[in-house]
Parts: sequence; structure tokens; C-alpha cells
Amino acid sequence: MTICWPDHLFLVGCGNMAGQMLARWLDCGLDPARVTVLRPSGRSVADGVAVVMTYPATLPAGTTILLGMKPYQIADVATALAPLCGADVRIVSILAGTPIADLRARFPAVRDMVRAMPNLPVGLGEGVTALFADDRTSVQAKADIGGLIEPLGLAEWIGDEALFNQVTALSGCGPAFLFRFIDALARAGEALGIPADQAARMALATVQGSASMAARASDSPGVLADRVASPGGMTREGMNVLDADDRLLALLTDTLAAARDRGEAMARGA
Ligand SMILES: NC(=O)C1=CN([C@@H]2O[C@H](COP(=O)(O)OP(=O)(O)OC[C@H]3O[C@@H](n4cnc5c(N)ncnc54)[C@H](O)[C@@H]3O)[C@@H](O)[C@H]2O)C=CC1
Ligand SMILES: O=C(O)[C@@H]1CCC=N1
Repeated sequence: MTICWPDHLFLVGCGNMAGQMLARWLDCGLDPARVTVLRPSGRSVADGVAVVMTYPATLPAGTTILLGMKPYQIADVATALAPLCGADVRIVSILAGTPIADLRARFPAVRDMVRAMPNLPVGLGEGVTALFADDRTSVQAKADIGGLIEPLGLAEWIGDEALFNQVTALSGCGPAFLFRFIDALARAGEALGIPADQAARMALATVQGSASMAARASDSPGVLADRVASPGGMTREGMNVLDADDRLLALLTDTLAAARDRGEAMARGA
């Protein structure tokens, strides 16, 4: 994999999410000397990566900024950062519920902007990142930023930004929902009498093995589920509970809709 690294990468915030992205980029050969992280704590990030606690006077030419702080901090960050941004600067924002139009209003000199929604497994190169750019962002910038995202796992360009909160709910929030599922599977096993530590190990390995299998299979997960279920057997009885009145589907639809609605409220400033 040949990656066209930015001349300079300036991370505003480097917590759970941006930290995973940076870790993967460094693993894939990004020179740490090209990276500066702004974080109020000043704590070091990785060998060779510069950490600053306040904004520098200027940004190096050809800087790509990764906005990785909390969404509600955008007003303060933009007040300090926008004066440093010329037309050669590119912005990648991972701020949930923050539309490109909002960023454009705050960074008027910047032409190339990409809205990205990664998820935590990007640190392993097994994440999902949704991407959106409007027509002002150049084709070259889209290609370069797409290339930067590629080593993080699956990258999906979203044609219509109106869907961004929906994809955030699915893949950005998704790991949390899956972690809950693993936990619930283990606790359900425990409720049926399996020792807790054993149930936890078995639930995790079952999900891991099934996800790997589904990723390699030519059949859909729905078909694979039926293949586990022998007619008249145990799995069918269990699936009947999940499937009754589309119970699992309804639960997940409600879950994604609640997350989407929160993204829409955040976009309105709530
Ligand atoms: N956690 C996740 O799974 C995902 C998070 N995101 C987005 O990533 C962003 C960060 O979320 P997390 O990493 O979970 O939060 P976090 O709390 O772990 O990280 C936030 C970082 O921002 C820094 N920070 C705080 N105040 C700052 C300031 N005034 N200026 C610059 N940096 C400041 C903190 O030191 C910290 O490093 C959010 O915008 C969120 O919507 C997007 C996708 C998934
Ligand atoms: O909870 C949040 O708002 C962010 C968006 C996706 C994952 N974390």
C-alpha cells in the first residue's frame, strides 16, 4: 500500500478516536516528525510526535488539519485556528453532527474540506470511515484524503450529506452497540448458569469468529444464520424469539434512529 502522506498533519485533539487514527497511520509508516498534536493536557502521544498546548503562530505549508476534539468545542477552536488557515490548508473533520456548511462558515479561507466519520477499530486497520465532500473540495484533495483514510479499513464515500447522521449511527456508533451485544450475550449465558468468565470468553470468541466468517463468505449473513439452524433444532427456537414481530430489527432500528436524531439535534446546536 503506497500512501501519499500530507506534508504536515495537525491534530486538534487526540483522544479515543483521533488517537486510534494516528496510531494506525504511524504503524503504516507516517513519519512522526510530520505530525503536531494540539491537546490541552500536553501529554505525549507517540515517539517523535510534537505535542503543543497552545496554537502555533503559523502552520507549515501544505498542512492537513484533523479536527478531533468534541463537536461543542468547534466555535472556540475555529476562532483560534481559522486565522492560521490559508487556501493551502486542508481540513478533515471527524466531529459528529457537524455539517460541512458549518465548517465552511467557520473556515472561510479553506477550500478543501472532508467530513469523515471513522470508528474505533481503525486503530487495527479494520475500521469503517464514512466520507463526504461538497463540490468546492478539489478532486485532488478528495483523492489524497481518501488515500490517507484507506489504511484505516473500509472507506465509504457518501453521496448525500443528509445521510451522514444515519451512517454515523450505523458505523460510527456501531462498535458500542456491538460491545453491548457481546456483553449481553455473555450475561444471558451467565443467567442460564454458565460461569461468568467462561460465558464472557465464549461470547466474544463467538462474535469474533462469526464476523470473520461472514466477512469471508459469499452468502449474506441472513443465509448464514439459516445454515446454523437445523430444522426442528435449537437455533431455530432461539431465532424465533429474535424474529418474533421483527423484534431484533425493531430494536436496532430504534437504536440507530435515536443516534441519528441526536446527530440532527447536534447540527441544530442542541
Ligand atoms: N469515540 C468514537 O468512537 C468516535 C468519536 N468521533 C468524534 O471524535 C471526536 C472526539 O471524540 P473522542 O475521541 O471520543 O473524545 P475524547 O474526549 O477521547 O478526545 C477529545 C480530545 O480533545 C482534546 N481537547 C479538549 N479540549 C480541547 C480544545 N479546546 N482544543 C483542542 N483539543 C481539545 C482532549 O484533550 C482530547 O484529546 C468527537 O468530535 C466525536 O464526535 C467520531 C467517530 C467515533
Ligand atoms: O457518540 C458520538 O457522538 C460519537 C459519534 C460516533 C461515535 N461517537
